[in-house]
Amino acid sequence: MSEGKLLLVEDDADLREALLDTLLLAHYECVDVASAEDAILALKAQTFDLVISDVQMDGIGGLGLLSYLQQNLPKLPLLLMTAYATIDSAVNAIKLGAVDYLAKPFAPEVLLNQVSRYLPQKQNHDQPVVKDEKSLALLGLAQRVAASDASVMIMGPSGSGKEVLARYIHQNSSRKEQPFIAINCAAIPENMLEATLFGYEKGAFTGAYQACPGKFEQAQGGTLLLDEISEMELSLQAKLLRVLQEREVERLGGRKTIKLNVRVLATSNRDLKSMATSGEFREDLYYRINVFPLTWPALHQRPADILPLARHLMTKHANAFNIQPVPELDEVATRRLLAHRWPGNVRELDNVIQRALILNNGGLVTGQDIIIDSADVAQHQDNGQPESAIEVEGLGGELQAQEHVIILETLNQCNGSRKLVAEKLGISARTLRYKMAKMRDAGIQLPA
Ligand SMILES: Nc1ncnc2c1ncn2[C@@H]1O[C@H](COP(=O)(O)OP(=O)(O)OP(=O)(O)O)[C@@H](O)[C@H]1O
Repeated sequence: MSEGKLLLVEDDADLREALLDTLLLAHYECVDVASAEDAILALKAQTFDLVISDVQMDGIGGLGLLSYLQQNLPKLPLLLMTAYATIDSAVNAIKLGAVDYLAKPFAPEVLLNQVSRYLPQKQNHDQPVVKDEKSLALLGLAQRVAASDASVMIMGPSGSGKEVLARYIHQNSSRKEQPFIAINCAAIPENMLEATLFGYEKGAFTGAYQACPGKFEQAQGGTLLLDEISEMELSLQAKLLRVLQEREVERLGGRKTIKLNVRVLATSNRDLKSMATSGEFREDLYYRINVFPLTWPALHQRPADILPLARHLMTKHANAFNIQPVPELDEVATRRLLAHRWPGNVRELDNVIQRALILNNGGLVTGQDIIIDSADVAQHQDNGQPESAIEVEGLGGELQAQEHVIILETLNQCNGSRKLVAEKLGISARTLRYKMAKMRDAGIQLPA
């Protein structure tokens, strides 16, 4: 799920690329431009949740962009990046309306922390849509657990709705007026996770020019979701356990302890219990967070959810694309949705519905609008439909398709052993898992 849409304005191409990688890895949708003038063009064409801009650039520069925003989009937050020597001008810019500044050079975690602080919280999160008896029972249980202050472990395959359930628990708890802060432990590079969680004081490490509160502090009074907790390294797990036991946190490089009043929820799409048994996950931490386990079945195991979810997603995206009236599904389309196994679960269904809306020419959504895998795309083209189907399927383009083929071939050669595949491809097991999850989301069947 995209965490928000950012506009990045930086004239140094190398730095821009590095910043872009950091932001994309953390699940932000990001448009990057090299000047304030290009930023204004982008702002006229698209809507953003936050702008991050260098101060010194040719042309009107970051301060010119600030004055454009003040006049035209006063609610859009602007985060400035500036060389250490020109901090005075950044401080002045804050007086003029910028929300904050980052002193260059800064570490990636500094960027991510600042972004998460100033990105407006999205209000239109999905309420869980459920119809199947299994899901109704799960939701009923979640509602009862929400009323307690217990830690909850939400399990289920990738894309099944774990984050949706976590927000539901928060919304149904006495903490609902307080912040809900989510952190994806798999998306944040290992060396940044600790600072992001616990915060840091000025000077704690190179590039830490300002003190920054961590996610625990940001969630004070509310709920903290540790998404994909299984991806946290053992050494950090030990530190997390201490924070949970003591109910207090110490920022990196700090000496002050900060008392915490935070409810912790966690998600995992891996079997944490067996990871705890095999020593990959700390057993004591497992028991600490697993006070109340909740598990989403895979989507194909709760078939009565498929159509209500499809209609909900259709309405959601039709509204976003300004398509009225919301198209209905015809009988063949309905059958196709019910017959598929949905290895990527609700996220895959979401992608399929978005494609269907793009392909639909008005009126009922037909079986031909339901593009589930690449064979469907070819068929769709043979039928003289618009070429956009290929672009939609292409998503990440040629390069990504090749990467998928290489991963599939290597999985075959290694008889499905993830460990061997990661070694052979020269990537970490964690990166491989991340890539495979993305492939599943795109509807690619992978060996179990
Ligand atoms: N029951 C549901 N009702 C409405 N929308 C849902 C439901 N379940 C999932 N979704 C939608 O499907 C997408 C994936 O859901 P979510 O991010 O909660 O899954 P996840 O299990 O946390 O995924 P991952 O394992 O990749 O972190 C989101 O866009 C979410 O809004």
